Amino acid sequence: MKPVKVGICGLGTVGGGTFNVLKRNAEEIARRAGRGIEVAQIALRSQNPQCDITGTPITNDVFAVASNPDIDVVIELIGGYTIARDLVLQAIDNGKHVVTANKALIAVHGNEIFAKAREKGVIVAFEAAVAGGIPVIKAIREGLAGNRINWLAGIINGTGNFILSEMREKGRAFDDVLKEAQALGYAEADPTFDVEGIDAAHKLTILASIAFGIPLQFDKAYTEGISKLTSADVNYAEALGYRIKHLGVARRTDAGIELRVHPTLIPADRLIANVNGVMNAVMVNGDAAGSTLFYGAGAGMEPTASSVVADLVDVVRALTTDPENRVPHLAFQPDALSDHPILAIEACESAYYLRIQAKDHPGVLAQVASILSERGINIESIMQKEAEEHDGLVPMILVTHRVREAQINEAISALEALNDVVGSVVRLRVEQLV
Ligand SMILES: NC(=O)c1ccc[n+]([C@@H]2O[C@H](COP(=O)([O-])OP(=O)(O)OC[C@H]3O[C@@H](n4cnc5c(N)ncnc54)[C@H](O)[C@@H]3O)[C@@H](O)[C@H]2O)c1
Ligand SMILES: N[C@@H](CCO)C(=O)O
Ligand code: NA
Repeated sequence: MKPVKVGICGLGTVGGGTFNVLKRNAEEIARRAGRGIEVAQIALRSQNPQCDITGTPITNDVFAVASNPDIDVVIELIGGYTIARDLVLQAIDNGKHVVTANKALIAVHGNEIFAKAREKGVIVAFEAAVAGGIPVIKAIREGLAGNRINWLAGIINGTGNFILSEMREKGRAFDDVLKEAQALGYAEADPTFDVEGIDAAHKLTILASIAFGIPLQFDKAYTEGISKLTSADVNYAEALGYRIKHLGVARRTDAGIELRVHPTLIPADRLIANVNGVMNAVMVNGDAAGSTLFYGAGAGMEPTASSVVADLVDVVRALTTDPENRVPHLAFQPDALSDHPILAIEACESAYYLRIQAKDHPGVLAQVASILSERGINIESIMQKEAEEHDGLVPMILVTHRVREAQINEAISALEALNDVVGSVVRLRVEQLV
């Protein structure tokens, strides 16, 4: 049978990795897919020194790939929301299947893209968009299709986890580690997407849609980054038996769906608390399977290419299936999505780590305890340190039981109003993940 012809748009980290994996593993890929896969055209702006593309036709116009009549599948690896959106919509319009690693594009424009793909009977595959080399989309969409999924939580940004790990293990400075992550090809074109949690929120939005059968709603995700984390909190968390990870959490409750990305304390003995460096992990809790954990490289040239190529194989295998009978893009049939609302962060529930800086006066602890107990907030553990030499202030660290965010906000305002409490109270969320 004739090979399936694909066009790669963007020959950077992921595009280069995809080209190399397709070439190196061509024979095995063909044995799996049932047909060979031929890169018939590459759109690029500059050569990738890690790829030998001799003999492959090139262009500098991505739209030439989308309109190339010989091409069956367009692989979008340029990134961004604007040209990428136009490119993907045009490829679909021309009846081409699309594979993309672009989570920003899917999280923000996915509803429009999938509607158009459905109209045209083509596939848009996006495994590489979430957690790099981990086949987590496939695991949730297909492997866990028998479950009612209760929640999922994941370390889903490689750059951020690499920064946190290097800071904790080697005491390295934030900016220094970020530069290394950029050099290794892990970071987004705009690295604030990584450190401020936007990239993780894009991925969480996608995971929540396929887990709960809801439309993509990136604008409703709550996002908090890691750039303001202090080593004091990392160390106190450690002393209390926790690790701080930048976690995305999506949980289904009767009132609605929690969708939030923020630094989170996790008990240090959990597997997910020990996921370090560029590695990612996603825990999914289903009513039948219980908790499952998916682990692997979250970014990088070949791990991400692994997912792009797996999607390509899926597309090739599905070419002969009736479009109505394919695995739906968002795991649930498009006309069976639910309108269960996404909750505002104030309505989300969590346990909290609070760090209070108090004057070294007797009775402060009793005042703090009474503010919390008057509001029905129970204390799980408390740690009071000696007065710090430089300012004479006593750091008081406590972990609460689970409460609604609105309740803790109100308690924090009352704590900050105490005469003996200095500055703002540091607040971090705590998840047990069982
Ligand atoms: N790097 C990773 O580890 C990783 C992992 C998962 C997903 N992604 C996603 O994959 C996509 C690509 O990321 P990357 O890390 O490979 O980025 P990159 O910057 O290394 O590569 C993008 C390439 O596209 C080229 N390009 C951009 N606009 C173009 C245009 N109009 N025409 C032709 N070429 C164009 C650039 O010159 C560059 O070489 C992004 O959506 C990113 O979020 C990256
Ligand atoms: N910048 C992303 C790439 C993988 O999606 C990360 O660091 O996780
Ligand atoms: Na993946």
